[in-house]
Amino acid sequence: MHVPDFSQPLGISLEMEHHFHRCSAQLTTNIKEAAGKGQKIDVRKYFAGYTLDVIAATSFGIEVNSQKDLDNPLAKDVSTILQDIASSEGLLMLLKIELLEKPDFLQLILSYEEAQSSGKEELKGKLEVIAQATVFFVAGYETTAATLQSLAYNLALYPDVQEKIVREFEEQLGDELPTYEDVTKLKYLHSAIMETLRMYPPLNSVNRMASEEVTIKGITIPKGAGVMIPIANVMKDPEYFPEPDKFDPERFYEGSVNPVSFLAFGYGPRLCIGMRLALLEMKIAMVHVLRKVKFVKTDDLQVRRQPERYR
Ligand code: HEM
Repeated sequence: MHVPDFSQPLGISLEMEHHFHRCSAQLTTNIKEAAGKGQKIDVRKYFAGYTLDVIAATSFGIEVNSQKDLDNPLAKDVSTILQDIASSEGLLMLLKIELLEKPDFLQLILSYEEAQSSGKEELKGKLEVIAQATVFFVAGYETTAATLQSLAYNLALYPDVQEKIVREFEEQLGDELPTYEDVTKLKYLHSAIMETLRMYPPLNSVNRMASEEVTIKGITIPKGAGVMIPIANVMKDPEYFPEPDKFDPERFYEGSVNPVSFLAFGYGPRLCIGMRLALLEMKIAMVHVLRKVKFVKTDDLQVRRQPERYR
């Protein structure tokens, strides 16, 4: 049985590490400046700008710097981005010209496609690459931004957890910027992120098709039927997670969670391909931000309601 390994080393380059730190430093500056004015801030747009810049740099090899202009339409709304991608010939050209010069995964796929095809086939190949790149973009941008937002929410509600995370930074990192290896030592931060993903998974379900007929607890699923797996419900089931509405990073810290019941990144051969990248991206952001900023609950903070079916 394939069980996800959240600690397996990620093949990460120094350049990638540089992008994480560069984007995290900008994120911290932005949040600090906004909070310094004594105003309440909506952290969402800051995190969205951060994940947009990271995904653009690590997956596409482009420095977007949307965080320097948070009202940039690219950073505002993922649907705006999708519309732009779908309708803009300009972006198509940009992808062709810009990315061919960059040594990233897209360059490799494009080169492969070019070698394989000619004439219309070549164009078809490039369009397929753009489609794949778009999937990466959409899958990696919104999910990670939403999780950072949920984490900030949890930390504001549970100041003791926030303090413990900061203490772990002091003990494990001192004043240094963490390398990838250093980040693996931040076990309590890891647990807080996993617990946040359990409570507020950005995707509520995953889908599969039955490859053969199977009967489970008296229900027969025919071969070829589509099956929706309600991962959010599984992670709220008290059988697997006692007191499921409680934010309790300790349950992951103690390693007592059965990995099969933690499904925020899916499961099996189609497990999220960006899982370890997302975890690293979130951890480096938190090291930068929490060294300078404390998340606190405002008087009018809206308590997040759990969907009815979880009650
Ligand atoms: C907190 C952040 C993220 C969460 C919670 C998340 C969650 C998921 C989930 C639940 C799936 C479906 C898995 C399944 O069907 O078993 C998935 C698939 C996928 N994710 Fe993520 N994801 C995150 C970040 C990312 C990032 C950063 C990237 C890219 C850089 C990414 C790329 C993908 C891709 C390409 C797939 C499709 C994989 C396939 O079908 O084989 N994700 N993700």
